[in-house]
Amino acid sequence: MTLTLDEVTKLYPGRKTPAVRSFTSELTAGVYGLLGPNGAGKSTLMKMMTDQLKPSAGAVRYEGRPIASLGKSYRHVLGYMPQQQGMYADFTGRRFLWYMAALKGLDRKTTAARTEEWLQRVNLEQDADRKLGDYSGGMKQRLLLAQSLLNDPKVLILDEPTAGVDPKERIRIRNMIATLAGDKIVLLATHVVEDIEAIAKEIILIRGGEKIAQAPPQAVLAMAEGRVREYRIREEELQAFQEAHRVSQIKRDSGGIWVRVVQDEPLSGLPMREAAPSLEDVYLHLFQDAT
Ligand SMILES: Nc1ncnc2c1ncn2[C@@H]1O[C@H](COP(=O)(O)OP(=O)(O)OP(=O)(O)O)[C@@H](O)[C@H]1O
Repeated sequence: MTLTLDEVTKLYPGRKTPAVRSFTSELTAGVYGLLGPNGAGKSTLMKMMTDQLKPSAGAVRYEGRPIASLGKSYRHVLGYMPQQQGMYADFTGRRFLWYMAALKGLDRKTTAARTEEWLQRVNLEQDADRKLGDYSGGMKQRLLLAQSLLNDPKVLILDEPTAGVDPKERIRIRNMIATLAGDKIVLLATHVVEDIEAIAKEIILIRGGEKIAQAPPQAVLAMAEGRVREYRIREEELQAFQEAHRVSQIKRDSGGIWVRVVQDEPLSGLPMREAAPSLEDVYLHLFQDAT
């Protein structure tokens, strides 16, 4: 099972620079994290992968065939979880899933079975008859995840699946994704670096529409190796220090403050200790000049 992006470019009408530029990638079963700052091109890329938007050049292929020519048969193997928008406040959770199943063209018997299966797997069976207007953000995200899985897709594209949920829900949703990934190609776009650090087989980094890396989390972490340091400063120095340097973390202990900085060269004149990079450090290192 392979999804291939072959030199995919998207230039929106009236724009001078492409939103996505010569993007090449090969995805097989497992979770991929798509990470990049605002405006990097993540949504544009996902729209092309879900056949909602045609590339200006290049092609997206499933099992070697352009998805544009597969049409309906590609949509049968595709699951998509969009960002939360107006979600029919008067619908119950169960009715929403029935409605989505109808849009996907599932028959009644399959719909009945899959709806109950997924309500249970995302822990919403107790709340299935409540209206979406009464759902919390996390419950809505779990329901959106369930709808993306109704047709048992082979390719699952998730746009910010943990947006706006509390840490407990985030861990819950993240674990669900890791569990169901097994035999699927899962692409997860997010700003939340811990989500993908925990479950991604590979991380794809995108900046200015271009792929800057695709590698397992450990290899991505190595990109900031030797550049992460913590410095001991005094409380009264903190504000000026933050104005002068890109601080990724501030830790206080009985001896004062440790500030964490990602930077090629060490600063002189301050007590210092080397630190192991986190994905957040890599993000800051690569995207610090991006918006
Ligand atoms: N329909 C459109 N017409 C013209 N330009 C667009 C359109 N959609 C997006 N863009 C531009 O393309 C670039 C990439 O946008 P895109 O939404 O794909 O980025 P993103 O990584 O998803 O950002 P975010 O994290 O903010 O959602 C941006 O410069 C954006 O302004």
